[in-house]
Amino acid sequence: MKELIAKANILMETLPWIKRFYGKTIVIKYGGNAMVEEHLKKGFARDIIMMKYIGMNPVVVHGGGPQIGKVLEAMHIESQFIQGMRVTDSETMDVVEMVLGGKVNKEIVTNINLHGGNAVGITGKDGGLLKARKLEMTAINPDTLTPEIIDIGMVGEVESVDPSIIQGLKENNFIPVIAPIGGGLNGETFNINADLVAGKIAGALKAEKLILLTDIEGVKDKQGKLISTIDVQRVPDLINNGTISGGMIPKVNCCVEAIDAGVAKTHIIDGRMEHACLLEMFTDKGIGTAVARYKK
Ligand SMILES: Nc1ncnc2c1ncn2[C@@H]1O[C@H](COP(=O)(O)OP(=O)(O)O)[C@@H](O)[C@H]1O
Ligand SMILES: CC(=O)N[C@@H](CCC(=O)OP(=O)(O)O)C(=O)O
Repeated sequence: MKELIAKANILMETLPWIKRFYGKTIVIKYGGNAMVEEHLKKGFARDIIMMKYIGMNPVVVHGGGPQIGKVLEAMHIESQFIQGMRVTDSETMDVVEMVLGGKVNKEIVTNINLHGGNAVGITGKDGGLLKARKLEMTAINPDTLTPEIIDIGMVGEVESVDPSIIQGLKENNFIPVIAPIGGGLNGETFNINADLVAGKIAGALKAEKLILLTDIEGVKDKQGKLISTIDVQRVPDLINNGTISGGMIPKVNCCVEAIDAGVAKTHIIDGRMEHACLLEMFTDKGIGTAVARYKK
């Protein structure tokens, strides 16, 4: 009997959070590095279904960098990254579209549906969700030490988001699972970093939360200690003083952009932890790093 009451108490602890997030949109970016082990993939699918059944509107945006890398390697095509972006020629673009829009997207959809959810997989091309343009990248020329534009192929940036298709899916109780591929004005296909897509979609939906699942506990300080909250105003300093580097830079920047676009709170959490999403949503302290506007 005592055990049953303890269980009921644990369930009741989640009540304030369920009330708070009822009817709200939560955008979850599911990174390629976070989708490795079978039990984690199942746990993720079940967390998403749980959110849906208790009245939230989860929207999944996924990556798949390592999965693209594996296929390119098997095809003996070399991957090159500049400022965290994969240089994407037309052959690479075909592989990216095939892997992200095909295998990775459908695996997530299958897992969610297998565990009792109702997911629909789309890319940013479907329903005109993401209008993209070629990303103009600048880099310092080491000889002249002046900035110049470099061509990294079919890498895109989001020009605009039309969330109609997401609204339509929500009205019919489907869970959208979105691959980060966008269509250009002239029918081009663009490969877009999944963090950037998640940030833009969260902003366009005015989501309550943007959760970025990654392969580390959260943002760490120079001593390697987890920073549990970051005010958006502190972000430029943390980047300029080298605390935040590499793949974490686009992540925190997209959190800042999402907050500026009206998202209430953003989180960078460890996707290698079982039930990471639920722990973030339904516990007092949450896990990982929250990036938000704390000071006025
Ligand atoms: N201050 C920091 N705190 C945590 N991770 C950091 C920090 N600065 C750089 N990183 C790096 O950023 C990585 C996460 O970015 P990335 O590998 O692109 O993730 P994903 O594949 O999930 O998109 C971490 O594994 C870590 O190596
Ligand atoms: C332009 C660019 O780099 N696109 C990424 C898209 C996938 C992605 O972002 O996957 P993760 O979230 O798993 O890193 C790529 O080609 O790898």
